[in-house]
Amino acid sequence: MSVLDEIVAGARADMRRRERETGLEVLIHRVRSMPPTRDAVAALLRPGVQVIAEVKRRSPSKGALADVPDPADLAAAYESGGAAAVSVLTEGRRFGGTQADLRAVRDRVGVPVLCKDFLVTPYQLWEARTCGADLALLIVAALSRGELVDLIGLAGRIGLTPLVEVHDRRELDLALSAGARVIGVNARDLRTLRIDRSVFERLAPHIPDDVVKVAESGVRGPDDVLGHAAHGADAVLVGEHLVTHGSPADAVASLLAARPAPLSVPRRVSR
Ligand SMILES: O=C(O)c1ccccc1NCC(=O)[C@H](O)[C@H](O)COP(=O)(O)O
Repeated sequence: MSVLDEIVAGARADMRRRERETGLEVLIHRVRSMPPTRDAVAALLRPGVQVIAEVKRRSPSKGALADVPDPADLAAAYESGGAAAVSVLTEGRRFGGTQADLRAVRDRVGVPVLCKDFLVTPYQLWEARTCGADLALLIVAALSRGELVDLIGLAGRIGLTPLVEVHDRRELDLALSAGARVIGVNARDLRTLRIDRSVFERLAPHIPDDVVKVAESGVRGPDDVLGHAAHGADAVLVGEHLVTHGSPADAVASLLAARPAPLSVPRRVSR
């Protein structure tokens, strides 16, 4: 079993426990009375490379990263540094996150919020929506093609923007053919946990212009942002570098300060 398989199995078991406590119909009912989601595509397509800043306590590859007593405080610091969106790792077993983290962050910040979890069922997408997510992660390596198509469709119907994560050309082609409009290219191979930042530059030329391109993982400073910008990234998703920096607001600001001057041609991507 790969690391990804183990994490997904744990996420499914945790979901089944929550599902026994709160049925799907309860979640659907809650969503009906919720305000609309924030426009994540517009936020990520602001001129210049944007930063999606992650709330991340620990990880399978690095173990403990940071004590995050108040995820909303951290998210507010990210927002004040200029983050276009905040990612919240809600998986508990390996990342130390909770759905309460996501709710707290969504209540505090004005930017869109990503539910970063191992979402493989419709129930989890409804949950993400009830917790206040605007974006939801779908990892191609964890899904069959049919599941991916269904989850992208459901996400759209309930107002979530799916961030569809790929690591190689086969996964990218699958994501595009399934209708993904926001693609995250993960430098981390989720089976070996190895980081290869060059994956983005290899895959980016195969991503159409009307699809949002996010470079995920392994960004350790301004030079990596510059590198991804040169290959057409609309945004970078950064966790470890920001949570281990003494000043998260300054860390986001310095990534943004490194960006080249933005192109003046506006991009149009449907949500
Ligand atoms: O971070 C890990 O070790 C990891 C292992 C297995 C599955 C997912 C994992 N991370 C989730 C993420 O995608 C990252 O938290 C995110 O892209 C930020 O990465 P980084 O900036 O390298 O912390």
